[in-house]
Amino acid sequence: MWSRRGSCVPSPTAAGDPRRSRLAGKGKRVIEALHLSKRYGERLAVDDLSFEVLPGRVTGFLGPNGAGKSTTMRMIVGLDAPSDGSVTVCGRPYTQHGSPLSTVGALLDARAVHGGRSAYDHLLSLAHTHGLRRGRVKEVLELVGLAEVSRRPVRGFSLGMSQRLGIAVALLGDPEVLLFDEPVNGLDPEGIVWVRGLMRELAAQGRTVLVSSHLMSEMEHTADDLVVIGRGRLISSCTVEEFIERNCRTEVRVTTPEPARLVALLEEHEGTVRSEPDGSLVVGGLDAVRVGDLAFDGGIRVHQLVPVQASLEAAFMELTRTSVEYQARTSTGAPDAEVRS
Ligand SMILES: Nc1ncnc2c1ncn2[C@@H]1O[C@H](COP(=O)(O)OP(=O)(O)OP(=O)(O)O)[C@@H](O)[C@H]1O
Repeated sequence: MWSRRGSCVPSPTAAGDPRRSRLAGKGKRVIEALHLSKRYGERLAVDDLSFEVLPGRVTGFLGPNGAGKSTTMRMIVGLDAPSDGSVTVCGRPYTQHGSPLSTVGALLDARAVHGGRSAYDHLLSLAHTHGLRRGRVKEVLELVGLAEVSRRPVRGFSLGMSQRLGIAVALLGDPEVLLFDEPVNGLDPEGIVWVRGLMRELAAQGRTVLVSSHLMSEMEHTADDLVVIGRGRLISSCTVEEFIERNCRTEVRVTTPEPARLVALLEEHEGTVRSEPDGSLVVGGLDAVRVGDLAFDGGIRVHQLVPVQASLEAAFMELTRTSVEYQARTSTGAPDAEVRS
């Protein structure tokens, strides 16, 4: 178990219940952005962004490519200065913390390591300059699964190995607050599962975990809270449950040997219906009981009637559709949001 030093965050037990922690969150927020903006010349990369990140939780920081996630994270750790507004960690700007590496650990750019150095030497030099004990280097190398290759030059590392080294750097100072910018980039499926588990474990220890991604599917099973941005602006800030409640429509999948009659009947009663390639109908605007009752009253046989929830990914894409900066075109010429894997 890692040590818990002088802390600005409540104990893991106090942070346990999601609703309580959100309600009790006032005054306990660890990262707080207030009207944060960043301008690069003509380009407003972050635009009047306000949000908070709570302890003992994984907060997914989501947005399409170019939404301003990395810029925001750089401002949190003082690598970029806000053009306007402010962002604090435990009530102070990051740069005003005495031992920043022990307060906030960040994986921002996994490739930002001198290629000729070994992972061990890289971590050891960071440990020296930040007054951390030597034994911690071995601990984090083992934790991220790089112990066996730790003496090899980093230039031979794959992207996935570099990501693991970046995570080791973030964990080195045993910080209470962790920022991970797209941590699963380049990781194989086993690595992705490992990162998800690590995030959950760090949050369960009471730490504050902010992790960015442009894919909702990445966050669906990892995050407790979501901060969604598009074109630098806040789109949504809520728990995952609230996001589902607000944005994921429930539809009804129905199969019938008389689809034309059922479509006409449902549309008559304000339902929206689309036909799926497998012959089933997906009905919006009416719940399963109403669809069943209407079919029964109309004398239409129904073979299957299942409520289905639109996926989180679909809701996220719908919500950020107008904020997607880079659009690819499908072969039919229809614009299609670019999804980078
Ligand atoms: N140093 C810079 N100079 C000029 N423009 C920049 C700079 N850094 C970022 N930008 C611009 O700011 C916008 C936000 O970029 P940022 O990298 O923060 O987005 P992101 O959400 O992290 O995107 P991605 O998911 O693609 O990494 C983009 O339009 C980007 O081109």
